[in-house]
Amino acid sequence: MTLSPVDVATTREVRVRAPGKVNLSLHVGPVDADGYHPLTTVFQAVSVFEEVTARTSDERLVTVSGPQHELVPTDSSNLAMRAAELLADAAGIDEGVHLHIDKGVPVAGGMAGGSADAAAALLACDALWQTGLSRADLLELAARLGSDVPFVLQGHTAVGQGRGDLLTPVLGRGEFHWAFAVQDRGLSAGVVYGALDALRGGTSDVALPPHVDDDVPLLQALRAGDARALGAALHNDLQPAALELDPRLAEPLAVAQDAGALGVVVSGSGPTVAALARSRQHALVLAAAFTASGAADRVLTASGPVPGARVVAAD
Ligand SMILES: C[C@](O)(CO)[C@H](O)COP(=O)(O)OP(=O)(O)OC[C@H]1O[C@@H](n2ccc(N)nc2=O)[C@H](O)[C@@H]1O
Ligand SMILES: Nc1ncnc2c1ncn2[C@@H]1O[C@H](COP(=O)(O)OP(=O)(O)OP(=O)(O)O)[C@@H](O)[C@H]1O
Repeated sequence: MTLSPVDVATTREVRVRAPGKVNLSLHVGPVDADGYHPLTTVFQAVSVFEEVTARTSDERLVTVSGPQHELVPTDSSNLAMRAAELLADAAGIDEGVHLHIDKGVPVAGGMAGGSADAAAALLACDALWQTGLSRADLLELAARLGSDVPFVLQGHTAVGQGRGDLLTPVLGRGEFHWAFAVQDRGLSAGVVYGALDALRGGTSDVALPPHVDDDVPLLQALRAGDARALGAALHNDLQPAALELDPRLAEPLAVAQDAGALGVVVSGSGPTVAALARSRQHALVLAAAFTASGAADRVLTASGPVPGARVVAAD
């Protein structure tokens, strides 16, 4: 939805929807002096959504609803509020705002839920305050909020380099169907990267991540819309570290394989496990297998790619 300037001038409430993501491949290089790792990753945005509503208000406050809402901070550490404050500073805005987050993406699940809130809040407040900032400005602010935030702003399928924030769109066709095994317990991305460093026993032997053009089977699978080839090409360097921290993740990985998933991988830093299905129907079969085995606290099905953060309503 595109808002005309006239609409925006009188707007008091903007609702934005932003997707979660799965990393189809994630190659991690050696830790740098800032504690970050150079990445080559291919992201796909999937149809599991956060909705953030920004309303004009005298104060700045956050409220949260939806699954696991009690795990989300409502103080100034909330990523959506940090996004609103960063945008206000950048645009010289001195306004209050009430951000309401309706969660659909697992919290601390490796699917970029907090990042989606940050991206959605950036877009919603930008429309509410009519900042006049460019899309490039918003992407730059997004990267300052977190490595995954630029991708969930952009959506679709993209290569991420640098910290994951330097994006190049990937041309592809077709729709892919997923089942996700969600856990009540979360994993912190920083802790999982630290566990990978420990498993590697120091950084001297760790190679830089490969150039994305070397990920030929994955890129060919996306270009052809070939789910079977994509399943065989799924890869995550963080998976052994996530498994070391949470050995019970071996169960959903095995359950998905037994139930005929085309491929199965820990999503980002975990603990969500992503299983690629043959069809929408088969995604429901994989989700049922997760539930029946007791290997997931909750299941989700979704398809991808989907667009990034979008305004869905404005009053
Ligand atoms: C695991 C992924 O989700 C894969 O897309 C991301 O790399 C994590 O993205 P994120 O949660 O947005 O991460 P940030 O908020 O930027 O960083 C959290 C922590 O993860 C680690 N981190 C993150 C990105 C990166 N390229 N190298 C890192 O080592 C750092 O310890 C950092 O302090
Ligand atoms: N709006 C928010 N939604 C969710 N978590 C938030 C939010 N703001 C701050 N947090 C904090 O950030 C932590 C990470 O949550 P998040 O859902 O972003 O993890 P994630 O999906 O694993 O992220 P990623 O995949 O980007 O690593 C949570 O434990 C929570 O304390």
